[in-house]
Amino acid sequence: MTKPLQVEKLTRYADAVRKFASAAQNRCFGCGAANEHGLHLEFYLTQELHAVCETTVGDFFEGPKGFVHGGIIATLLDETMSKAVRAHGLVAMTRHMEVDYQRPVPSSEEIRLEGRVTRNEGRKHWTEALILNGHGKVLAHGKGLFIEVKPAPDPDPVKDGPTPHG
Ligand SMILES: CCCCCCCC/C=C\CCCCCCCC(=O)SCCNC(=O)CCNC(=O)[C@H](O)C(C)(C)COP(=O)(O)OP(=O)(O)OC[C@H]1O[C@@H](n2cnc3c(N)ncnc32)[C@H](O)[C@@H]1OP(=O)(O)O
Repeated sequence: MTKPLQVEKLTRYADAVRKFASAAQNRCFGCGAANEHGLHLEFYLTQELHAVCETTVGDFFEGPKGFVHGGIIATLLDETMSKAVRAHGLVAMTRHMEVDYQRPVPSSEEIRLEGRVTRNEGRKHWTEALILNGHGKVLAHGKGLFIEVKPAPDPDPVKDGPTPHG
């Protein structure tokens, strides 16, 4: 994903995006409502099945003062790529990922996460994700390889009801 998606504020694109369903008992650190220590990321899907999230990371996840810790940045990218895979009805785990930390990611300011699947080969699904600031500048870029661990029980990730995880 060399360029950010052309989806502006999610609220202005209500017809173009669908909210990702998440079970109330989901304890995923990235997206689980039931994890009081988690990031509580809420994802939307574009018509092209790209995963998008607007969020603000609190200062309790800082590394450098005023900026998000690098491990949390990797988590944000991992979770975003995972959601892009899940958007295709696949249940997969991260096998490999790499991160380009291009600019510091501010804490306590809105950022935007975007992810998509770039290539598929059998159980292997290659992905990429971006973290952007409020002006659309790319701050971090991740690439990932996800491996399917079992068939997806539900091909529609936005349908109501429990999802396998995340
Ligand atoms: C089994 C228990 C499962 C329990 C849970 C199931 C429910 C899950 C529900 C929902 C998931 C969504 C949750 C999202 C959360 C956010 C995402 C995360 O943070 S996930 C956590 C971090 N990830 C891990 O902890 C993975 C640990 N790794 C593993 O468990 C295994 O390695 C696994 C299952 C991912 C793959 O193991 P293999 O034994 O099935 O497959 P191999 O042989 O290692 O690799 C598959 C293919 O990939 C190639 N490959 C491996 N590394 C590669 C690389 N760097 N580049 C290119 N190809 C590579 C290999 O050569 C192989 O290719 P060839 O099938 O032979 O064609």
